[in-house]
Amino acid sequence: MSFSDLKSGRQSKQSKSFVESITNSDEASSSSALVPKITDKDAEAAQDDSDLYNTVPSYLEVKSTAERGRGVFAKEGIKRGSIVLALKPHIHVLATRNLDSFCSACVSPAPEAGLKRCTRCKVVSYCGAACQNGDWTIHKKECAAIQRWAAGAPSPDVAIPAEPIRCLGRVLWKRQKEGLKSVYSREIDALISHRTALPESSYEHLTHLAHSVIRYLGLNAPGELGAFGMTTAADIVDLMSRFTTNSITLTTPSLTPVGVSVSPPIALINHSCDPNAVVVYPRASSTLSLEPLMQVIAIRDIAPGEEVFTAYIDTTLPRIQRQQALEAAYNFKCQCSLCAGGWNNDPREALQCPKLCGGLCPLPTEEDPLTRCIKCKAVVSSTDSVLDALRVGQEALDKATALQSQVPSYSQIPPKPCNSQRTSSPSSPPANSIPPRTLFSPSRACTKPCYSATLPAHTHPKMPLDNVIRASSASLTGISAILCPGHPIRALALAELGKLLAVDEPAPAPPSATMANATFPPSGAPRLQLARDTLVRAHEELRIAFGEKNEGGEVGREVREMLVRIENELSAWKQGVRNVVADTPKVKKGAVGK
Ligand SMILES: C[S@@+](CC[C@H](N)C(=O)[O-])C[C@H]1O[C@@H](n2cnc3c(N)ncnc32)[C@H](O)[C@@H]1O
Repeated sequence: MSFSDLKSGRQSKQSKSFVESITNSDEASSSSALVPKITDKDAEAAQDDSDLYNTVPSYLEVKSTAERGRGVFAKEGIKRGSIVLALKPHIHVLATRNLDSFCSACVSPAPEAGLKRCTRCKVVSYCGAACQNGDWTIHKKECAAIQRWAAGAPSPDVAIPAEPIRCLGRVLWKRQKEGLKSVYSREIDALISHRTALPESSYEHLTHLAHSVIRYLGLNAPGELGAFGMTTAADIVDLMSRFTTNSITLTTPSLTPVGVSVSPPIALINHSCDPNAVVVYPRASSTLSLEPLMQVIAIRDIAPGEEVFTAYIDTTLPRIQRQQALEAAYNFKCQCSLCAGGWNNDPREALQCPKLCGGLCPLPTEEDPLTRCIKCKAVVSSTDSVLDALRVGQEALDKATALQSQVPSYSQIPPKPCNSQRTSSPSSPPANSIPPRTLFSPSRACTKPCYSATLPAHTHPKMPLDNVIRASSASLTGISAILCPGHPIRALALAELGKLLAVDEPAPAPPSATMANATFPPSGAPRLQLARDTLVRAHEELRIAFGEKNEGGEVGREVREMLVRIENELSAWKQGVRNVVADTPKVKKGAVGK
């Protein structure tokens, strides 16, 4: 289980063990244990926070608003494609499934020679000695904890503590190292927590998770948490709530989620479903030694005085689903320009006019299947098939989302009580979780098949290349109607389509191909030209999405190299045509028929 499971409430299965164990202890006798108390420590920290967030540059300011709490505002105009903030996260960890594929320190993918695994814990791997040495101050504690955890695991498949447990372990060791009054610790303490608003159904699981963290730290009882500036398991639940609200998905430069990260200054940025900025990890050539570097990039021009907004959820979802997700995970009702005030001709919830007049028809529903174009009033006749398609689409999306966040059975670690008198229930829920913000499920669901199709067509097991190109193009059309130019998902969708068009063509389509198949995608030189044009557009948008200064990040650089190759191929082809034309003997006037 991951932080995203906590955010989405997937953790709230039944558990008896820890609630019982806590109820029996002095530290908590009811759910009131989860209600924060203002302690002297909090009051002290609240008095002096003037030295926090000094990594926020001078062209930004942190201000409080009545509706959204603290937020980040531009003091000067910021052009789209500019880096608003670039910070190394306070903490980042890989999801368990990615521990063998990425360096745990810099998050680069495994090199050809493979990663170097820590010889002691055999769980964490690095791309080289520099990363391993740099990580050792924290990993030495983690290493012992992972070994201790594995030694107590009832079977090998539950021997690795999951992402939230490893994440909180790292935070707490770093707190200890930096000091409880350090800026580092106080920035973590100042993260907003929604513990008081947690649904009761989640108390048991969170308490259980807190006890797993205590066990991971090698403590025998919550009372030993003093060294970390905490006094009870409820303090850990509070920390988890802060992380649930403020963690952000750690992704590759092409937006594949690989783990979770937390940066308190970046966590100050509020949400909009129509954001003017995005959080990405572009891996520019100039930032490689600082990786993983979280970057907030402006995807629209931001005026002086304007608030910077990112999106916490998948903004391609319809309004109701977005609002449900935000309320469940972040405890607020979104009033952004897209959410406030009705349907608003939002293409997320519309069909094209059946007469293609350019107008939109609101999506039909089971209750209200009749829909017509708002411009020419043409009625959509095939509402049954539209409803079917919506159902099938939703099912596919649910499956893709489940697969994306699927965690193998090792997350089902049975709780081991801190106090040996307590026993765990065999029906305990997963002991691990914390959810980062996800950015992109539907669009990724659409584009996922295309990634595998970047293989030459003959090696693709199921779909002929041209069908994949058509699917990718259809997905791009939908994405482009919803997301602004320079949005990273849109830029990546363009890059994928361009790459697919550039793959060597399979044998020409048989003459029986339908007209639609015959016209798109084109063949031969026009296809290569289309690949070039698409990649040029992709490159422009990647430079916005992942930053001009980053040259569009790793994907931008890859696309640029591809463009150079295609330009060379195209000019060789044009030269070839010129040569053929030049070599063709001219037919003299009047020679025909003689
Ligand atoms: C990552 S924090 C953002 C910083 C936060 N405003 C603070 O004061 O620390 C996320 C929380 O901010 C608030 N928030 C963010 N965007 C909001 C919005 N558009 N409307 C209302 N509240 C919002 C919610 O309480 C949410 O759980």
